[in-house]
Parts: sequence; structure tokens; C-alpha cells
Amino acid sequence: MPHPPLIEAVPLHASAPEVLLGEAFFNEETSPGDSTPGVPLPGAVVHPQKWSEGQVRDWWERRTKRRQVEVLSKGTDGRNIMRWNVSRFEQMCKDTSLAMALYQDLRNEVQRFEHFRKTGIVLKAMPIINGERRPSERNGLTLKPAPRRVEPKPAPEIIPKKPTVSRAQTARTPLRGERRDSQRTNTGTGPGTRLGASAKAVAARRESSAGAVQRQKSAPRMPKPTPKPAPKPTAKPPQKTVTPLAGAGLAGAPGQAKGEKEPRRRSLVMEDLGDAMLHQLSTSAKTAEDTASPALPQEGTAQPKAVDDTVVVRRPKSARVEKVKDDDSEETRQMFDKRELRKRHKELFEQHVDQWRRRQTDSSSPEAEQCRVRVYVRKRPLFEYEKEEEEFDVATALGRKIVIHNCLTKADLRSLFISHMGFQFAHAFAESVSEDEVYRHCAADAVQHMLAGKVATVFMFGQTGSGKTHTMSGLFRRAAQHIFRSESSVTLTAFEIAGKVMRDLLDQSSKELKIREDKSGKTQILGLQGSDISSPDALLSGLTQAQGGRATRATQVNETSSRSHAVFCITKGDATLTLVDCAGSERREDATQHDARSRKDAAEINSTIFALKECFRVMRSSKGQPPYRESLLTRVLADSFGSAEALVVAIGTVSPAAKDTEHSIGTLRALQQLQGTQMLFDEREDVGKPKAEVEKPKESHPKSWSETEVRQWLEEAAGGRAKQFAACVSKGTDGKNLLRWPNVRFVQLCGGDDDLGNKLYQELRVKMRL
Ligand SMILES: Nc1ncnc2c1ncn2[C@@H]1O[C@H](COP(=O)(O)OP(=O)(O)OP(=O)(O)O)[C@@H](O)[C@H]1O
Repeated sequence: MPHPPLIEAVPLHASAPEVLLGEAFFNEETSPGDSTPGVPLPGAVVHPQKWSEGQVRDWWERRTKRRQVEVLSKGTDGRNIMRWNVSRFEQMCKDTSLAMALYQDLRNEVQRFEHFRKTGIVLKAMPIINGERRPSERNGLTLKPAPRRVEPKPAPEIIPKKPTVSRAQTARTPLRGERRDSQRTNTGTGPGTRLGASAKAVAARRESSAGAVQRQKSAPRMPKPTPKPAPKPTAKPPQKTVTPLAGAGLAGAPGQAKGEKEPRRRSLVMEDLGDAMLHQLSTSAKTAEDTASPALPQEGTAQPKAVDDTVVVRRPKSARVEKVKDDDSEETRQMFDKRELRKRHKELFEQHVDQWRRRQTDSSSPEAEQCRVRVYVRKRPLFEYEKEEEEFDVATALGRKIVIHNCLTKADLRSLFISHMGFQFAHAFAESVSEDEVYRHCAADAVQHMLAGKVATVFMFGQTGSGKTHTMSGLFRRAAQHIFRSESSVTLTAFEIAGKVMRDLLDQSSKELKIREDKSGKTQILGLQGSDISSPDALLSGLTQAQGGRATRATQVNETSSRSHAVFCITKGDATLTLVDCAGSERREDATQHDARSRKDAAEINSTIFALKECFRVMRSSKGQPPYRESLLTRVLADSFGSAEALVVAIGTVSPAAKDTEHSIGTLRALQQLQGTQMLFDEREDVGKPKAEVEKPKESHPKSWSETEVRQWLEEAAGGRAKQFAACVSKGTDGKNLLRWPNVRFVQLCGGDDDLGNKLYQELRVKMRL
């Protein structure tokens, strides 16, 4: 085999004295077939999984030189180190950015190896500077997909002090259940209130549906370096405003170490279920069987490791296969991307969804009962950029029902079918409904409830980029007008919860809020400041300002994604209207660029959403005490659930794009749990085979292959990697002979290349089953 072209090591970045990694990793091994031992070759020619202990140590030393890091323990070879997560690297080097860089570097070595395997060209490793990889200017190597252009977004700006919002700086500010005379004082100047220019821009963008058209998917991002630490707490905190909240017998914040100062970080939410699970949820037991979709993982049973967004088709292995190789479960699987298959058969699917829609003549449903927990769903429009990406609309809102058309492929990967899954809520809003209509159905009653002196809460749930903030902004405007038709002044408080950190959204200092329990067992937020508001414009301005101050970041699907739960409380004496805009949930695929910290946050916030659902469930059943203590959000909102007269409105937002099918189903299932109902229907419609598939002649079984066909297969198998060995097959080897070959015979054929030999062996097994 010819020696792969050697490419020079990437030089040290001249202008960066802090260079961590300045050169490509060279190992002392020779490539298969190389007859010049000792010639240094880039590490990419050996898969990191196969690195020996010495190679790993060499890599480690080169990558961490001039750094204070732990010495690798004995026996750490490629297989071990590839199993390390970022936290393990952090333990070893006590430096988050270096840990992430090392973690990523190993992944990039895998990609370099893959690149070499496919093309025979060895790419240079990129230098890592300040813990962050920088693409080499000289080699043009791009191991990550090329980043997409992202329009710069205006940073939300908080105006220090607005004339209409007077703030009690040191006084005790009641959030609920308390009334203060000073709150009635009208200190606002009304309509004259101005928002900061950028906050305005953000608000305008969110309001404008045209903005959606201009949106672009954000670029995949490299893991962020060490987040900026938050300012250190002063030794003695200034006198704090104490805001009492209901919730008897509550303990201190769980898991919050004393004195621990978390940097203000951008957290994310993952409400998502794994795709394998979503697929299971989205099909009936019979359907799941038919489609050979992976079952829900049962405890104690070995399940195929489902790669995100793939349908894993596993066929029973024959006894013979098991005898020859029984530890190759990984390779007896075929992976197929559901979204890719949907796109590929878009026209056929779209045609059947349209026909289904035309068949629905009656969209009337009986009126929903007026109960304490009301759940609504809103579908957002399909964006232009999504249409350009060949996405199509798979959601239909019909009165109280919303139907997700789950476009799937059967286990033979040729026959298509659609599962029309119907869910019923208090109301389902189509993409064309106005903000007024949404307000009238969902929030008007909640505001009226508050005006009647009671407690009402409106929650927004849903996938990132599905329209929670957009809907919430529409509610703000109308709620502000509605409230001031009956009231002359109210108090506004707003805070966000990101992981385990709370922050006042109306306070510029960004200091962390704490909660504690008072003598009467009520939960209080320390330091939360209330603003007295005396006009609808001032209220809207305060709400918009608070919303603009939320922690946001550009995710892979939303360039201004809110990464915290935001809570806005409008109080008048004991009456409270709480608006909660939950952080958007992300698919695992959408979170591929997240670092360890973000993943940890995701887990925390995921448990928050779970706790919230549990509170809803217990509240609905009226049995037992809702588990408020389970999360920070439920602790501070205990009053919303606890009061017997509390009204709770949940609005779920879903994306109509086919790529988001699984996520939308997940959101709707979560909303069903809040409501305590089941899916209304799941109609399965066979779509048939796409034309090309129907016409395609059936492939012959390997046992019937002639000698020529065996050679042909070898030339094409494993992506053409075995082409050069096709001629080495001895004369007279036909399909029957080939099938008798054990694994090791293929390895021999490939000149001792284990990986290629195994691949051929497995591909042949797959052919046998097709
Ligand atoms: N019903 C709708 N009509 C028109 N545009 C919409 C609608 N819903 C959402 N959008 C647009 O989609 C984009 C994303 O919406 P938004 O920021 O509200 O999502 P989100 O669910 O709050 O996301 P995240 O959880 O990431 O913050 C915005 O540009 C918004 O204007």
C-alpha cells in the first residue's frame, strides 16, 4: 500500500504564547503495508480507540506540556481514555477549557482517522490555543461542519432606571400574600417610559413574524472556554429585601453548597426524551413490532445503543453468526436517519398528509370543561429557511385537537407509512391565529382570576424556537391593558432561574438571589426587588425589560434562545398573576455543541420540568401534597399550586417541521400528562413504496453470487476500501464459498487490516438478511 502523504506539522501560533498544542501528533507506528518502520506518521492513521498505553501517554504529554496536570494512571490506553467524559479530564487537569479541548481533540483524532480511511490522506491536527481549537490557516482542515452565518443579534440591554418604575430598594417587598401601602403609590410617569434601544429591537424581533423568515439556523459551535466568573460576593451582604412566598415547611435550596458562587451561565433545557423512546411512544405496541423500532429500554435488559435520531433495526442473529462472533452486536445493526428518510420521501408524505387534511370536514369538538388546570397548544408557522431545507408541515390544528403526522418507514426501509397522532386540549391554535385570539382563550381568564383577588399562573412550555417567548410577548401587551382597566397600580417582580441560580430580572446588578424559609414556614426570596407600576405602558415596559434581560444564547435552532426559566409576577395585595416562560427544550441533536456544564444544567432543568409536571399531576388529582421541594421553580411557585382556588394555564408551543416530529410528540405527551389525559387517536396509514423503490429489482442473495459478483461486491463493499483486495480472491470463490469464510479470513484478505476485514464480514451478513 502506498505511504499516505505526509503533511507537515502545523506550526505553533506565533502570536500566542499560551499555545497548548502546537504540533500535530506523530506516532511511531507505520501504516499498514508501510515498510519503513520508525517513520513518524500523524496519529490520525490509528484510531484513538486502538492507541496503546504508550501512544496515549505520548498524546497526553504533547497536548498538556507546560501545564500542571495529573500523570496518567498505568494501563490507560486508547479504549480507556475514549470513555472519559469532560469531567474526568477536568479532574486530571483542573482546567475546564483544557479539559474540553482535550476531550474535543480526541474526537477530532477520530475524524482525522476516518478521513484518512476514506481518502488515504492524512490531515494535520489543528493547534489548540487557550484551550480552544483554531483552524489551521495553512492546511485548510475543517473537521467540523462549516459554520453557518449567523446574523449578529443585539445584546439585550437593561436600562438602569426607568422613570415609571420606582423600586423599593431596601424595603420588604411582598410577592404574594402581603400588601404594603407604598405599593399603592403611583410613582410611574406612564406612557413616557422608554425601553433601551436594543431591548426594543429584541422585543420587535420577537413580535415580528417577518423576523422568522429572516432567521437562519445558527452555526455549530465549539465548546465554550471557561465561563466568566460571577463577581465575588461581598463579605457582608447589604440589607436585603425579603420577599415572602407561600409554601410551608420548605428547607434550603437543595444541593446548593454554602458560599458556592456559580458564574452567571447560560443554561439549557432538555425536556427531550431519547429518540428511541420517542419512537416507541409514537407508535402502538403493534406498530412498534411492525416497524422493528427499538423498544423502551427495560431495566436489566441489554438494549441496542440507539444513536440519536436513528432507527436502529436489529435482526435476530443466527446461531452461526453468534458462534463466529458474539461480541459484534454493534456492527450487526443498521442505522437509518428518520429525518433523512422523511426528507427523501417528502413529496409522497406531503401528498398523503394533504389528503388526510382534506378528509377532515368536521373540526368541532365539545367545549372544554372549565377546570383549575387548563392546557392549550399553539403551532407556529413553518419558517422560510425550513422550507428551503426541504422541511414540510406535519402538524394540523383542528379546534381542540392537534394532530402530528408522524412520517415513518417500515423495517424493510422501503415501505412508508404515516401515524396520524391526535391529541386533545382545551384549544389548539393553528399558525394563522392572531395574538388576540390566543389571549382571549388562554390568558384572559387568568387575568380576570387575579383581578378577582385570587392566584393565577400561566406557563409556557415547548421546544426551543417553537414560539414561547413570541406568545408570551403577545400576552404581556394584552394583559397589561386588561389589568389597568380595573386596577390603578400593581407591583411587578421578575426573576430567572438558570440551573440552581436565581437572578433578579429588574435589577442590573445581576446578583444572585437566595431563598430561605421564614418562621411561619413561608419561602422567601432574598433580595428580590419589586417595582410599583401605575400604567399599562409602564407595566408592559417593565415586563419587556425583564424579558430582554434573560440569559440567552444562540442555539443550533434559535439564535436568541432563552436559556432560563423566567418568572414574572404581577401582584395586587393577595392577588397574583404569575407568568412563567420556561426555557426551551432541545433535542439531543440540537445540543451536540454543548459543553459539560451545559449538559449538567440541562439535567438540572430537566428535573425542574419533571417536578413541575409532578406538581400539576398531584394538584389535579387533589391527593397529597404536590412535591414543591423537588426544584427551585416549584418551591418559589408553591403558592400557585397550593392555593385551592389557584388557576393554572399551560400553553405548549410546537414546531410544525417534519424534523421536529419527535420533539413535538414529546411536548404534546408532556402536556397530556399535565392535563391527565391520553392520546386521542393514532391512525396508521400505509403510504406504499416510493416509485423508485418499487421499480428497483430485488438484490440477489450472496449465496447465489458468481465469482464475478463476489469480486464486484468486494470492490464496492466498505465504501470501496477493499477494492484493491478484490483481485486477491482466489479463483473459483463464489458466493457459497464466501459465506463460509470466517471473520479472520476477511482480515487476511485485507492484509491484516482488522477493521476492514470485520467490516466486510459484517456487510456480508447484512446482505444475507436483506
Ligand atoms: N406563532 C408565530 N408566528 C410567527 N412567528 C413566530 C411564531 N412563533 C414563533 N415565531 C418566531 O419564531 C422565532 C422563535 O420564537 P421564540 O423566540 O418565541 O421561541 P422560544 O420558544 O421562546 O425559543 P427559546 O425557548 O429558544 O427561547 C422568533 O423569531 C419568533 O418571532
